[in-house]
Amino acid sequence: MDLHASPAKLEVKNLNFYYGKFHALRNVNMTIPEKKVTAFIGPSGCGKSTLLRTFNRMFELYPEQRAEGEINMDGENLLTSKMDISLIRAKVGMVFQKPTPFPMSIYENIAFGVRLFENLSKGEMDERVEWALTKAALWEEAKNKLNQSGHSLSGGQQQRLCIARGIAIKPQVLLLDEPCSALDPISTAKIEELIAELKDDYTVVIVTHNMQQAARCSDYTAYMYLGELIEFGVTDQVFIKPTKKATEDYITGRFG
Ligand SMILES: Nc1ncnc2c1ncn2[C@@H]1O[C@H](COP(=O)(O)OP(=O)(O)OP(=O)(O)O)[C@@H](O)[C@H]1O
Repeated sequence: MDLHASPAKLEVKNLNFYYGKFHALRNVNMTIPEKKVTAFIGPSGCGKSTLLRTFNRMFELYPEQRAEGEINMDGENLLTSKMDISLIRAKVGMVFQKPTPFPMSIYENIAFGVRLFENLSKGEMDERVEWALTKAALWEEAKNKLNQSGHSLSGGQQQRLCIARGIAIKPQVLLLDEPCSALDPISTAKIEELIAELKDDYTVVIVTHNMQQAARCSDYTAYMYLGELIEFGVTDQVFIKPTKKATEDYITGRFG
């Protein structure tokens, strides 16, 4: 397997990002392969979350933040696209570090987003909710309490609910920003299994601090440092035989 064996889903070209005057991403070029899991690793503050958040223009919520360059998906630059921003975010979904269920029932947490984009009958919506919860490995635990608040679930269950919510609208790309950082090892293992299954249908990009997690659940790994993409390749190669000394120092724990 090599980086070019799979078709590209996102093509990042000459991407620069600024928080006001601070230059947080420096000329990043990379291709995110379709229906694979790509992990971003690197020391705290290197720009992993910033890069992830450019993929669905999450930064636009903050006026002093600005991206330059291209992020092409299906031939269109998402950074300059005239497509409705909520449609971009439906195509490129995101799950955050801390579980963020909406203050509504488990069922509604999922149905709410689907309703924005599709006009389903009650029966179809029931099916969609079951499908998403099953995919997110939460159906068995949630099926008898769909009308209870999303907040009544445990932290790990809440995060799986957020993943179910993310996939229910059938995005093409799913961005996961340290999705397991607030979770215990059992919930983490469930989410890692889930990530492995999700790539049958979705392109997944995950930011993680946990190098074992990157090694376990990604096909490709990008190592970043101080806003630059230092190395990007097949996960096994990046971990076993990195081409750059900086990557080797980081993954062997000599740095970071
Ligand atoms: N809202 C902000 N305003 C100004 N600077 C920011 C902002 N958010 C992040 N930064 C800076 O941008 C750089 C990249 O931050 P980012 O959060 O992308 O790093 P990260 O690799 O995801 O870090 P971590 O692993 O600690 O989450 C850091 O130097 C950070 O201080």
